[in-house]
Amino acid sequence: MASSPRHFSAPLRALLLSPSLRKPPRIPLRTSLFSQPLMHKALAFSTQIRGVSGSRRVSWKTEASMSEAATEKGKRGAEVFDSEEDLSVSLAKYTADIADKFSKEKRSFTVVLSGGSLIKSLRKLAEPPYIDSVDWSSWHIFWADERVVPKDHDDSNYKLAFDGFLSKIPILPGNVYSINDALPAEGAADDYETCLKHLVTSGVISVSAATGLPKFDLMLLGMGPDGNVASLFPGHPLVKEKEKWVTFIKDSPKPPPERITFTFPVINASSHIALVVCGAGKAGPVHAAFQNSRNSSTVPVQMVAPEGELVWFLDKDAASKL
Ligand SMILES: O=C(O)[C@H](O)[C@@H](O)[C@H](O)[C@H](O)COP(=O)(O)O
Repeated sequence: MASSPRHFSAPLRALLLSPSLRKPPRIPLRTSLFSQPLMHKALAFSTQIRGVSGSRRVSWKTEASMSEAATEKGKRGAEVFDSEEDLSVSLAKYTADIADKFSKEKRSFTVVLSGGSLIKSLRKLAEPPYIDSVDWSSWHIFWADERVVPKDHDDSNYKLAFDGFLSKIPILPGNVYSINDALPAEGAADDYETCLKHLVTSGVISVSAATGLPKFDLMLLGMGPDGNVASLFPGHPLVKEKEKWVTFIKDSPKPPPERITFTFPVINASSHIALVVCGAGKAGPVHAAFQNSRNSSTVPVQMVAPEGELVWFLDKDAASKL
């Protein structure tokens, strides 16, 4: 069941029809999907509207305009869902499809998790059909950031992922790469980076031909209401870190204060990034990320520009200012 554009919310319709989209936007929106004549003429792109189990899903695939070198690299896309439930169904399929691609290509699939609400949105992967169809033996699991606490602590992203996801799938324990929780923040970051370098040398983790950095197959990132991704927070010097693969923070504005985190060069070397964002409280930075401007108020999420594909998974509340 396809709905027509008139059914879009006003802000989203405004986004679809806004003249600024004729200029190459920060995340350019040009599609190769079936065209809506009006939209096609007005916006040089079309959209695909699919009804998904009673909810409206708007998805448009994009090709980077290659015009703004600073931010445009691979493909860009956004999907807006009426509910987190619908989002979780789509995210599971997206993840399983990418995993299948890489498992077949290289017999390994490297996936990076975030903490926070992302893990809940992955729940459908641990259910049929995926629990039975995914080649879990090829999966290698990492964290984009981790709190420097014991792995059994309630603040641990490892514990969050284990309780909510890893304990429900037949993952090989040796393919789950958590931090050494006996080390302090700086040591844990260095140790995790050393682990990644060994896995690059052994061929488990691919390498970006452009940068020589680790090129993870899929990074599943959340975003905080301040626009943080991983443990890279607005105004913090770490967002500018260019040399390290993994660094540490001891003054995180989001508790707990001590964390390790991937840096943007590693995040942006990814083959695929899914940015999973739900809730009206995050609509501001989502709106900022879809703007052209990159000025001093840039929030971390605006710096996510992978070599490969970036797809936003948004519920309608998070997309409400678009
Ligand atoms: O360790 C962390 O805190 C997370 O990795 C962090 O990057 C999180 O993904 C965002 O802050 C969004 O968190 P919520 O989804 O819970 O809002």
